[in-house]
This record gives sequence, structure tokens and C-alpha cells, in this order.
Amino acid sequence: MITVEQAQALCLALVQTGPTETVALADAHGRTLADPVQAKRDQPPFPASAMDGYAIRSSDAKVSATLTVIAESAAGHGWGGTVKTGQAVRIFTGAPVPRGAEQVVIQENVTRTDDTISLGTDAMNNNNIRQQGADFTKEFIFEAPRKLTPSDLALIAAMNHATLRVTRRPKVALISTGDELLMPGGNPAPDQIIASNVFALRAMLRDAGANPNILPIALDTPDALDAILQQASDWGADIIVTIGGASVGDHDLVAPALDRFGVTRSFHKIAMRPGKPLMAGAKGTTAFLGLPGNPVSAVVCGYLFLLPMVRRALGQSDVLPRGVTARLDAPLPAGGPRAHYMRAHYSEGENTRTVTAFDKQDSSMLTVLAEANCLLLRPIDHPAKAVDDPVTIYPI
Ligand SMILES: Nc1nc2c(c(=O)[nH]1)N[C@H]1C(S)=C(S)[C@@H](COP(=O)(O)OP(=O)(O)OC[C@H]3O[C@@H](n4cnc5c(N)ncnc54)[C@H](O)[C@@H]3O)O[C@H]1N2
Ligand code: MOO
Repeated sequence: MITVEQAQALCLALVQTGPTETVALADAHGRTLADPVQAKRDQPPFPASAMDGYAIRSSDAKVSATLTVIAESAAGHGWGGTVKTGQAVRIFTGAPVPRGAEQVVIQENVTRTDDTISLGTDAMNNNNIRQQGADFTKEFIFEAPRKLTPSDLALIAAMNHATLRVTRRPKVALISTGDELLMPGGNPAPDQIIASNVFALRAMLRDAGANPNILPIALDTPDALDAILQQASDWGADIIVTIGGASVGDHDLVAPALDRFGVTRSFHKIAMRPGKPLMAGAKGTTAFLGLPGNPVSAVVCGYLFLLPMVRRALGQSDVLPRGVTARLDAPLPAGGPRAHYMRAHYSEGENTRTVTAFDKQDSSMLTVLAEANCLLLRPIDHPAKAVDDPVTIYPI
């Protein structure tokens, strides 16, 4: 069986970066910026006052100096004149600092009488002026690719761009397979269970920036599987994900269905726990990922294989989950011949990150998965570990 790393590389090789489209800035949160963006102006575009007060010349900034207030500069209403020796301009936060002024004295440090101000003892401490271009100049380039955060949108707005080029959301079809499955809210027969993992997968895909679509559950018959694969293809899926039917039982029909559909298989089965029956392939530019049906196996494989494929389709550069080091808070026995991604919980201390592996690691247990905030990796044949030993975890 191939390793997780080999399988990840093979999965990524099945995906191309998708086309780009233009979106309004207000709709760009979570999208992946495709092209670099250059600022259209300096910010601030003029020397701006950081405080409410009086703009004066530095040479006048002396305790008890008395200056004449000759004009006012407010945000959006600058004053076009020049401040001369002995003069002050009433100024407000965000307003352009007039020529000649090199300092803004905050109003708390000034005594005003009619059109005259007298400077107090604390008046000289700060110049309270934001220089033109202090945040960015028009040479500033916001680099791509990058998944856009709320702060990014504010920055690009300040750069005076109303629209952006982003990569198209990859369309991901999610197909649950199995005669035992029913959608939540139905009336299950005694031998039926509820299709669950598909909702975690859909949510993960949305968060990652994909366009997921839960298709109807396919029964365990060749005809039903052929029909649902065709439906996913007709919808224009970039990635078709099946859930269940990946193993070797008499009712595990996904691999032959993919063969009939004309999918070139890239691999089937990996040295991983949970997730051993994982398979992947491609037909033309459509990628296929066959996830195991066990709820936890499907979700763990979603994090390790499906999301990297989506990130690649979005044109992102850092696509694989990033592991961090944590210290064990209890010993672990030696690992086995498959890389084990254990469900675990980590917490951050002042100088340490500590992780607890859960006792129950059955790949059917969603209660345990819901308690987990990370996967703890035991590589193949990992030796026994003691308290405080470092291990790699993947926050989820
Ligand atoms: N003889 C062997 N049996 C099994 C092997 C093996 O190597 N030899 N592998 C085991 C492993 S590991 C896994 S993982 C499972 C996965 O097999 P399948 O992908 O074929 O999954 P199913 O048999 O269809 O389902 C497994 C389990 O999960 C439930 N399920 C399926 N789909 C969903 C869904 N959408 N939501 C919630 N639960 C789902 C299903 O009812 C079963 O209980 O095979 C082992 N067997
Ligand atoms: O590999 Mo299976 O996913 O352990 O249950």
C-alpha cells in the first residue's frame, strides 16, 4: 500500500487550477485572489492629522506660546493655505495637515480663548501626523495567490479597487452510497442509518472556498451508481467524491463503477488508519475521490486529501495540512503498519502545547470526532512514546 504522502501527491496531480472570474469586493471574502493587485493611490493620500487639535509650526511649539487660530481643516474639508509663524489651524482627526504645519497639538494640551490658543506643558510630545503613504504607497502590490480574509478586503478597498480577479469555486459533487442510508429527518427502518459525514464534508468544502453539492444517495446497484456519476458529471463537477462502498465487500461497488465510467485509477488503498480503502482517479479534467464510508474515515480523508485538492484547484500554493508539534500528556503504545491519524484534543499553555489522544479510536464514532480539535499523527511503525514526548498534530 502507498503512504499518505504518496497518495496526497497523486491526488494533487489529478487537479488543475481552475479559471478565474471577476467578483465584487463585497463578495470576495474567502475567495482566492488570482492576480496581484496594485494600489491606485497612497494611503493616507496626504499628511493627515491623527488627533483633534491644532496644526502649528514646530518652531512655535514652546510651552506657553500664544498662537492665532486662522482657519479650520476637517476630514473631507481641507484648508488650502499655509500656516505661518505665530499661527495655528483648528484641525480634526483624518483632516489634511496644511502646508507649513509640522505638528498637531491635541486640544487637551491647549487653552483656547476666542481666536487665540496658549500651549500647555505637554503640548510638544507627539507630532500626531500620519505621513502621506505611511500605510502604503501606490507602488504597493498585494500579492496573489491568497485566500482573502476580512482584513484583506479592507486593505484592497483602501487601495481603491471595487472588483477582484479570483479563481472560480471548484464544483465538488458529494455522493453518499449505500442501501442503508437515509437523509437526516427521515423515518429510518430498523436496519438503516443516517447519512452523516456528507454534511461535515460539505461544510469543510464551503469553508475552503469550494462549491459543494450533495447529490441524492445512490443505492448499492451498478445502475444507481452509473446514474449518479452521470448526474455529477452533467452538473459539471470538477471533483466527484463518493462516500462508502470503497472496501472489498460484496456490496462495495464504487471501484467497478468508476472503471465503467472511464475513470483512470490512480490508486486504491493506502497505509493509513482510518481511511485504508481510499481511492482516486481522473477522467479528462474531472478528478474522482472515493472515500471510505465510515463517518470518521470520510472526514479525516476529507481533511488530508480532498481539501488539498480543492486548494490546488483554487490556485493556492500552500495546500497540504500543516502539522505542528505538541507534547503528549499520556504515554502511547507503539504504532502499527499504517499511519494512524488519531482523534485528539490539544491545548495551548504558556510555553507548551499539550495533546491528549482519545481512548476510543473507532472510525465510526462521531461523538469522539466532535470532541477532537486535532489529529495526532503516529507515523508507520511509530515507537512507543512517553509523557512529554513531541508528536505532530494537525489542528482541525
Ligand atoms: N474484509 C475487509 N473489510 C473491511 C476492510 C478491509 O480491508 N477488509 N476495510 C474496513 C475499513 S478500514 C473501512 S474504512 C470500511 C470502509 O468501507 P467502505 O468504504 O466500503 O464503506 P461502507 O462499507 O459502505 O460503510 C462503512 C460504514 O460506514 C457507514 N456509512 C457509509 N456511508 C455513510 C455515510 N454517508 N454516512 C454515515 N455512515 C456511512 C456504513 O453504514 C458502514 O457502517 O470497510 C472496512 N471493512
Ligand atoms: O481505515 Mo477504516 O477508515 O479504519 O475504518
